[in-house]
Amino acid sequence: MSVLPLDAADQVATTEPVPPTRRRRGLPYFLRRPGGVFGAVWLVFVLVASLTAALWRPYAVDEQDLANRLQGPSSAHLLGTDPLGRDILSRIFTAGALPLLSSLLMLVVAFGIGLPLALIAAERGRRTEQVISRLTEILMALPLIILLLAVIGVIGNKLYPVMAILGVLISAAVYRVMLGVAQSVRQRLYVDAARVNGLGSLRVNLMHVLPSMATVVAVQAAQLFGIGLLINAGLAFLGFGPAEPNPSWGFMIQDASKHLFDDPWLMVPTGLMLAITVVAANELADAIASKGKAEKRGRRRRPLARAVAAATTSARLATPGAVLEVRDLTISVDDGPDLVTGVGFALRPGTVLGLVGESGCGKTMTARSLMGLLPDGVAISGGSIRWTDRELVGLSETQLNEVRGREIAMISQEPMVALDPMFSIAYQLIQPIKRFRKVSRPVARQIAAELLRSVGIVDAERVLKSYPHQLSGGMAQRVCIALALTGEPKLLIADEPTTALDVTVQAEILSLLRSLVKDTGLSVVIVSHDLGVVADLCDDVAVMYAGEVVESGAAAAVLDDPSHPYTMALLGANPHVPEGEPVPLRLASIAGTVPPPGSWPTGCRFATRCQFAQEQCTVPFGSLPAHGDGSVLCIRVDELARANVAWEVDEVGAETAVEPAPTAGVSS
Ligand SMILES: Nc1ncnc2c1ncn2[C@@H]1O[C@H](COP(=O)(O)OP(=O)(O)OP(=O)(O)O)[C@@H](O)[C@H]1O
Repeated sequence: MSVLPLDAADQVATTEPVPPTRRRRGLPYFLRRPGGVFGAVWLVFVLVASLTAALWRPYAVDEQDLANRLQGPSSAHLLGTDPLGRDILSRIFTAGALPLLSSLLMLVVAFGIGLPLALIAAERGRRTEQVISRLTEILMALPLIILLLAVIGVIGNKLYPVMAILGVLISAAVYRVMLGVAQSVRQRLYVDAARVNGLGSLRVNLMHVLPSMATVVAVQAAQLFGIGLLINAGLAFLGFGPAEPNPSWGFMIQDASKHLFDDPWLMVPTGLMLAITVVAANELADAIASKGKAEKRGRRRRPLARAVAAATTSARLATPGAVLEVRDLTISVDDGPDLVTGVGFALRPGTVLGLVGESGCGKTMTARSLMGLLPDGVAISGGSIRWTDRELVGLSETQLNEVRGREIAMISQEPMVALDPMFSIAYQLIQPIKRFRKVSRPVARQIAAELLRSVGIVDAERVLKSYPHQLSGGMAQRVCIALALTGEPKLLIADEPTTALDVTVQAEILSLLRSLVKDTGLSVVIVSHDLGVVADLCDDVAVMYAGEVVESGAAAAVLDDPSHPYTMALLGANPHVPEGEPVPLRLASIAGTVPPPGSWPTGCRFATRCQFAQEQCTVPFGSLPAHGDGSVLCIRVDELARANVAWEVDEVGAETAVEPAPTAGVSS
């Protein structure tokens, strides 16, 4: 028996509610980084100051003071004067509107063309993508500057139309970047779900694909904006900007370059203005690109501190012989409810533990927490995850990276999402093999082929050359398992690894997992809502309901003789009947749904759906009776066991009020 028989009362008693984390609302995430603040403030300042320059500038841009030519900063001229005695401050800010606005125009044109084309190509498939890609390749092959000069030759020094044409040319590059992102986003399950739900193409793109691309769009836009400023200044430097006396940054720099030796200061104000504005755009891009990282660190500080404290106190409680021990694990939304509370289990080497339960019970959150891979805004707020001799809760990202892949690996339920559509299977396997095993590329390729063979892929060489979209679901899942094995992990976390596959392939993948456990001594934590899978594969099982483990123990014992009413109900509702047993005429049902986090009932969370619930089940438990070798989170467990009750097929649990239960022979 390796599932940690935690004292259920202990679980309940030590699970305190987590106070919600205070989160700064309303402030965009990039404004929480100094670079982002600097970039945004500077760009807004220059834009506003330039657009309003006519209202506040101390001198007209063409007002000459020949007696004070080439002066340094003074109270009369804060940034000095140019060779004609004109005020540099007034000219710089008056000149600012053109590069800023024309660069914005360039961006609007570039993204206005590139982004819709990428969305169309990603949606319509290979043929459309190939046509659009070839056209954009032609555009990218054109010599940019020569083309711009030719355009200027035809239409004259009109920087707005010139920058718009530059936007058309750059749209090809925007398309290339956005296509990769759009293709990857379109493969996500929620996009498919939206399409299955009948959402039209435009709405799928606007509501689901574009929001996921927003960060990349913003980063690209901020970087291209800086490039636009430099091209703009370059054209004006070459004399293709506004005609004198209208100021432009490029012409002012060109003018200053003639006086580098007799008045070096002249270069400073305009040069700095251009440099700072370009740096500001790049800083903004960096801040946008770092979305979530700083936020995640900040948000997790408090919960982690508590978690580490809990981990330290639980260090003495290691289960002998276990490689993984989870105790009192609580996972919470940062400014919201707990998703999982007081979860505990242990895993021996070379065994398989199944986490089962209905959808929304917290199985995935529990499994992902083992690798520190919780979604943004969700964090471990209490408890301990001990892996061999190491406490995983509280480790930094760098420390977790030493464990991820090398010691603990993961496969997901959707293999196609786990593989990067942009790279061949060879590339995706060779990179981690080189990193984990420190071998040369040819050796890594050999290992990759061996790994593919070890997961049952016969034509490994062909698969290595393939891209994910060329593989079937079963093949892709085998590749994902091979990918998980690249770091020779000791623990594999498999989150519903067969859900997306058809029945025959499911059986093959399960058999593969079984032989990996047997042959390599791998330990596996498998998430499943399929009791057939659990019975088939698992040594131990932890049944989860509404964020807690309600029953755990050896799989055979729990599945043959369930003690918690929820486990009984799950088994009663299970359509898979073991060979040789009679097929029931009707399956049991469990009325209602799993209560969502934040709405869990007091006392037993299953009480509102339980056929055996009584008044005592709806108040907080004091202590729970110990039950056999396993752990059962039910105050009536002994009573129900003595009465030998079974979940009634026709019984419908009350969803709201708990009536004194008709208990099929159990004394109330
Ligand atoms: N990013 C998130 N932010 C807030 N709540 C979340 C988030 N992800 C999941 N949840 C909630 O956490 C609860 C547990 O989710 P989890 O995915 O672990 O359930 P599960 O048992 O694995 O279900 P399934 O089999 O459907 O994946 C659910 O109520 C879910 O709505």
